Amino acid sequence: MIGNSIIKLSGVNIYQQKHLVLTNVNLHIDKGDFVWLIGATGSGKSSLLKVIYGDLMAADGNGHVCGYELKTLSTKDIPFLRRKLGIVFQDFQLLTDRTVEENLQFVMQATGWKDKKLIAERTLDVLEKVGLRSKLKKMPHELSGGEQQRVVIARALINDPEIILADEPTGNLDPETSEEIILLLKQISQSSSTAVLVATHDYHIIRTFPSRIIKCESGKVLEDVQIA
Ligand SMILES: Nc1ncnc2c1ncn2[C@@H]1O[C@H](COP(=O)(O)OP(=O)(O)OP(=O)(O)O)[C@@H](O)[C@H]1O
Repeated sequence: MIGNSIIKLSGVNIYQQKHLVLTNVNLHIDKGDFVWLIGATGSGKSSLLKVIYGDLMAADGNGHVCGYELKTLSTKDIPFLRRKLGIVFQDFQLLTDRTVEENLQFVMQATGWKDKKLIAERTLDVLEKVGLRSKLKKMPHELSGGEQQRVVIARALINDPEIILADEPTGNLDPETSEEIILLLKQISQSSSTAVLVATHDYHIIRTFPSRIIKCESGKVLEDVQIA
């Protein structure tokens, strides 16, 4: 983090293979911000998220993500960058053959946690934050879709991230459960310094929780967009 700035991109171009997906991207996200990311299918939302989590290198321009300068970001930095990010994506679902506790501890072990007492405390701590302390020993299939998504959010919180990136976090949820999940993410951004960036196609939920909107459109990232 540099001051309050968690993400700053200036004049960045984003390619998928040889295809220029987004041109001259300027974006800033500060501590505690809650930002919606919208745009039609294929407009570049995932590509932008990939640049933020180090899965796609930014070409040209400059900036930083969680204290890592894009210009000098190297492959060996990526695991450390990822520890500063909480990722809530459809394709990072829970391990179906492990309990909630084991799912959380799997990530802790993979990110260098060793002390058993601290691991047990942190497990309860993140589950408390998402209101699921009592579900420690449950298997994912014993939880509702909304509860599973809360566990995914708990998992994203383990390493006290500077920003949570959520890609369609309500994609598989009914409207009421979707609102609960977004409310939780809003509360996280308000009660801690964690910023939250949510990609969605759901304009109804954006209207329910008004916040800053950025939009991928015609090869650009438009900042501070209004929706009808
Ligand atoms: N691995 C890849 N190789 C080549 N082109 C790709 C690759 N991934 C995405 N693209 C292209 O880059 C463009 C942007 O795709 P991207 O996945 O970022 O869009 P998106 O806004 O996230 O779409 P969606 O809402 O459907 O997830 C599209 O034209 C897509 O075909």
